[in-house]
Amino acid sequence: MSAFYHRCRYFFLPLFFTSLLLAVTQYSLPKLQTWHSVIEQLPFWLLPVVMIIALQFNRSRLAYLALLLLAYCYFLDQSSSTTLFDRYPQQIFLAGIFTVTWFAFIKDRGLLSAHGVVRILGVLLCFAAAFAWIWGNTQYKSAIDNYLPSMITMEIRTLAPFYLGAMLVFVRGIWQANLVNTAIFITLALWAIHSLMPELLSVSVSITALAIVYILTVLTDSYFLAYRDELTGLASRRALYNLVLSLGRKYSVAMLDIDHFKKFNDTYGHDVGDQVLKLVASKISQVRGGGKAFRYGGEEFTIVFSRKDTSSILHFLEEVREIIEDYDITLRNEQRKQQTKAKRGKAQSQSKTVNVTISIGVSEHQHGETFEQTLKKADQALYRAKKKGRNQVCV
Ligand SMILES: Nc1nc2c(ncn2[C@@H]2O[C@H](COP(=O)(O)OP(=O)(O)OP(=O)(O)O)[C@@H](O)[C@H]2O)c(=O)[nH]1
Repeated sequence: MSAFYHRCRYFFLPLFFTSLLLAVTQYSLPKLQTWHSVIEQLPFWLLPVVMIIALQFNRSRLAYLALLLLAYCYFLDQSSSTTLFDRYPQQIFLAGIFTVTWFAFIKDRGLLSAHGVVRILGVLLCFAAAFAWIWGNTQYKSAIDNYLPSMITMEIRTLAPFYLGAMLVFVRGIWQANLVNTAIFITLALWAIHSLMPELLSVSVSITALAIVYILTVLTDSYFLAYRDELTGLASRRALYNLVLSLGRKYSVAMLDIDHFKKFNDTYGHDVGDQVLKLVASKISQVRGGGKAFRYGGEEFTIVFSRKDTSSILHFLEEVREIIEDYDITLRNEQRKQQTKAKRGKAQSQSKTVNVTISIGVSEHQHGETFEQTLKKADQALYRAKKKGRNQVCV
């Protein structure tokens, strides 16, 4: 999976769908008066569900955010605390920004573990920092005004942590594109919209939307975890056996194995081996002829061609084998990062190009055969390809 495709899938797509969800809700809400009271109550029902699901799947940051949002909704609902929010709107806003930004950079480590105590202290610290920031800016206003250019107004200074936080969380979301980071960025965006432009987005709509985003994030993430191979991004063996359930009588299976990979690992190290596995996997996933690629395990891959006989797919497998054989893999110099620019040119000329090959065994499903039997035949064909000298396709 290319980096751009990865970022679109995990960052821009969820962002787009959340905006769409909000736009549709905001647009249709005035027409659906009866839904108003339901939507107002929804955060109180959805956020506890988010917490349970997030904890079940070890997504404690989302569980914490759901808990904080629930507390926020609860206090908003109490008329006695409304005055608190009215009195300290900037502080509450900044405390939320500090908390969400901090959450973007920590790991999921359980809710009730020792880390839980640190999280609670951290949230309290975020509140203290927000109050301190506003207090400092008000208390030393004239001194700061003298020191900074006049264009940096009090308002800009007050919102500075928000600009910085938004930038950090955005970069984090793009750099390390995954659904949880995107959900955290969406939280920051909605919190800012809700606090700075309350007339644009009501609190119950934004928090309901967030709760839906959290639930979808946790469920989709867990699906990927179960059915995607983390290293290569290919579908996993579990996904292969899921596909088997929907296969008809006619299909072909190919088993692919990188040649002499142990030697490759021993020569260049396991990390380089991992990079090569990723590259080989990306080439295998581009197989034509309707083949669906899976990482079977280790350096073994499987391709399933539904509704195809062996003779019609050999050409496509041969094509994959050739693409991998001809692909020059450049091994970067390990010390490159620490080198000065001048030295890098020299290092570039030292960087090495290597090639790997794969062997492929193919078999076609026969009447009365189980998938495992067809797979075993493909494995035996792979063994023959290895015996015959590797880097070839055997039926
Ligand atoms: N880097 C890396 N290596 C892996 C991974 N999974 C399996 N391997 C290595 O793949 C190698 C497989 O070696 P073998 O099964 O002995 O076969 P081979 O060296 O590829 O030789 P032939 O298959 O006979 O051509 C082992 O050294 C494993 O450690 C992985 O995820 N990353």
